[in-house]
Amino acid sequence: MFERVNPATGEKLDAIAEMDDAAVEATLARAQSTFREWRVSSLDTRTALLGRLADAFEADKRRLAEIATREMGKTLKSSIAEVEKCAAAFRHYAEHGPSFLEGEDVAVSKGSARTRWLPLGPVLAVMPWNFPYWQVVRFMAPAIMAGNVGLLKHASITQGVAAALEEMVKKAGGPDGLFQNLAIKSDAVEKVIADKRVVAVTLTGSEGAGAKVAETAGKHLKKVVLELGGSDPFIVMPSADIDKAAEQAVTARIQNTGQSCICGKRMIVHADVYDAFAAKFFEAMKAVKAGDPMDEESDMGPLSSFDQRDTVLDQLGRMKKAGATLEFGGEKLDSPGAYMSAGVLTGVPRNADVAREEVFGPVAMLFRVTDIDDAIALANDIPYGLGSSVWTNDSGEQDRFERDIAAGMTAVNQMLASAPEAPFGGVKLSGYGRELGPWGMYEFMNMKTVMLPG
Ligand SMILES: O=CCCC(=O)O
Repeated sequence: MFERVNPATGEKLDAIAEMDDAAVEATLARAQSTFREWRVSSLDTRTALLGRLADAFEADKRRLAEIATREMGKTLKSSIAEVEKCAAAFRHYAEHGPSFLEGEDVAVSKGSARTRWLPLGPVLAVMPWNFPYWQVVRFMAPAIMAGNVGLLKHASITQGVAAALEEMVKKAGGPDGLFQNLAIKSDAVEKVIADKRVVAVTLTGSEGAGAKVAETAGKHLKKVVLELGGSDPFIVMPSADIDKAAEQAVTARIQNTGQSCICGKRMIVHADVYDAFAAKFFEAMKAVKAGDPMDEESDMGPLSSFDQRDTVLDQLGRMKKAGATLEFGGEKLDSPGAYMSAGVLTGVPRNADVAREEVFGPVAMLFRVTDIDDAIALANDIPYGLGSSVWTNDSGEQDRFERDIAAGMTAVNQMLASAPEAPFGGVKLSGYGRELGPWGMYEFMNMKTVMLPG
């Protein structure tokens, strides 16, 4: 059984049954037989289904959002925004999918040639709890458009969302087997990856889970896309709008109770504006209201689980032991839920191992740097390379950051946020491959070369 607990109250939710071997086998068989039909479905059939999915997500957003909020504690308003973003992704692929799938002519010395995009087959998606709809839909929407079929292994704590996703595809008229939830635990994933009917894997999650999945997929020579962790820098230079930077730094850090792979986690501030930034940032972080996620007034809900809160508290303890100062916050709240307050750490020794870890909770590290070289060196001094946000009105500095920050994404004078149209992914231990836009769709397609006589 999947035992689930509402992190806002500590109450047990209904347990959900894990699939047995026979149910997994039936799911894989259905995926294979549906793929035979879906791969030759017309583009109109695919775009019409994506349009209906967008409508269905919009129409049902409140119910869907409540399921997520109950299971993993994010505020209801952010769950609703997440469901709306899913609808936007379905619409993006419905609108642009056909043009993404157009082949290209290729100049060759003899005859002529062109490319043709073809689907690959059933793809397994191993997905996390932090954006339990969005992380799945950004795989699902391009997969449907491509002519692939999807199998979902969702996080243990978001099995209600997993079931709702499968139900929504069926309700929108998707064929049986087009998108199926595999209600299995992590120890059953290896066998699914090894199965000949599964052609590829996409994973969003921790470095450890990514390494395990990549190892198994590698053994069976299957394509993998990995979107792993990050400890994104949020860099503020003297020419920046400091008020705006400080305000956005708070949102960047506390969104989703600090549990986003692209949260701004390390605030790296030039010495000339450090004091001004710190004053505004501290004040706004102290004002962050952690509370009932169903309450419109709450800025953030609890952490996703008591274990997750323990992990963050342990990291804070190790930071302090290494010499950092917890200026305020970062404490358990007096509540039966898994709440903690927003906080800021200063004086984190740059060379401490814990300074290079990803903190998946609402506590920022604040660093002072002397110049742009120092800022870039510190930004890059982590094993991850997912996102980054840089605040400067100097075009030369903007160019340096774009070129020299070792990350998959750099946002200029704004906090980083994903968009259905733009490629999403990282370098270094943040993974490989890209999601979203045409690039995300091509990851799981066969770009066939067609050679023709002159
Ligand atoms: O946890 C990853 C962030 C997902 C997103 O914002 O698209």
